[in-house]
Amino acid sequence: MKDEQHSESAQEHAYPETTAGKPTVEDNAKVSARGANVYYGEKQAIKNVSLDVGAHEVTAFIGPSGCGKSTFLRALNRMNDTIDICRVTGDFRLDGEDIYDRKVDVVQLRARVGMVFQKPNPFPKSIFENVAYGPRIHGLVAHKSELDEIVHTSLERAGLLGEVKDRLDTPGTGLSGGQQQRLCIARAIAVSPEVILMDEPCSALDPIATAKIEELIDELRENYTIVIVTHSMQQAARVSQRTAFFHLGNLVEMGDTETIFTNPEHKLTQGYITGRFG
Ligand SMILES: Nc1ncnc2c1ncn2[C@@H]1O[C@H](COP(=O)(O)OP(=O)(O)OP(=O)(O)O)[C@@H](O)[C@H]1O
Repeated sequence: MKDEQHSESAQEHAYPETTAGKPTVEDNAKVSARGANVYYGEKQAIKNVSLDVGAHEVTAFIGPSGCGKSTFLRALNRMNDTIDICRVTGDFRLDGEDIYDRKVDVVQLRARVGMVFQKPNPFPKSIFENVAYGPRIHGLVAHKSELDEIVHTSLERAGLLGEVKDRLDTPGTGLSGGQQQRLCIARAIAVSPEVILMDEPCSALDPIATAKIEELIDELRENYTIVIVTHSMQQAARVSQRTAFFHLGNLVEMGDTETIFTNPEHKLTQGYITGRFG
């Protein structure tokens, strides 16, 4: 049912003329949405949104509370499928392939498009097992030595190896909040994702832990495409190359981050970035 609604509406919706700025990219789109709508029951949370996420860029989603940032983010790896009353229509593509095609294996999709949540949520297992779990269930390794290699590389890339290499068999939940979030990033990296979705990844962290994650996001962009939802405009300005401003389910404006923060086109964007509302 969802698939039929999805493809039907992909044809119905043209590109919205109302989005200011430059919501699409020329030639390096990793993820594309066209005419995207998301409903919770009768309520429409995302309204005819079309945008591209450029490869090896950090794209920030900003906007006032309840504007639909997380809803749109979750539509990109079909996390909304897990919410019964949620219905998604429109065209969503990863490297040109239809994310909502009925042939898509959602587990594989979520390995390609990983997610890091607001609150660090390590499994109640050792640090090693937290990172090893994904590669094991996805059958990515044949030998223990390969698994060791993946765990070490992922922890290294997540900037955590130095702090934990002598205690890999201790519980992940025993780490500090910032370390736990880097462990969750290592866990996402371990299954070789192409895109990492981050839903307010620093909101539970202190400024020092936040600075570490922000540095890490910048480093990760070399190997991954990143989309981050953030309440902090300073954070969006620091970490992203492109920014999308949502308001009441609409994509009001999107463009390169510097333009959005210094010279936005739309009055609503100007009002939000200058703190007049939100
Ligand atoms: N599971 C759900 N069931 C029903 N409505 C929902 C659900 N999740 C979100 N909504 C509604 O959809 C709208 C968009 O919510 P969403 O969480 O995507 O916004 P947001 O911009 O990420 O907000 P915040 O910044 O506060 O996290 C809101 O009106 C919210 O109440």
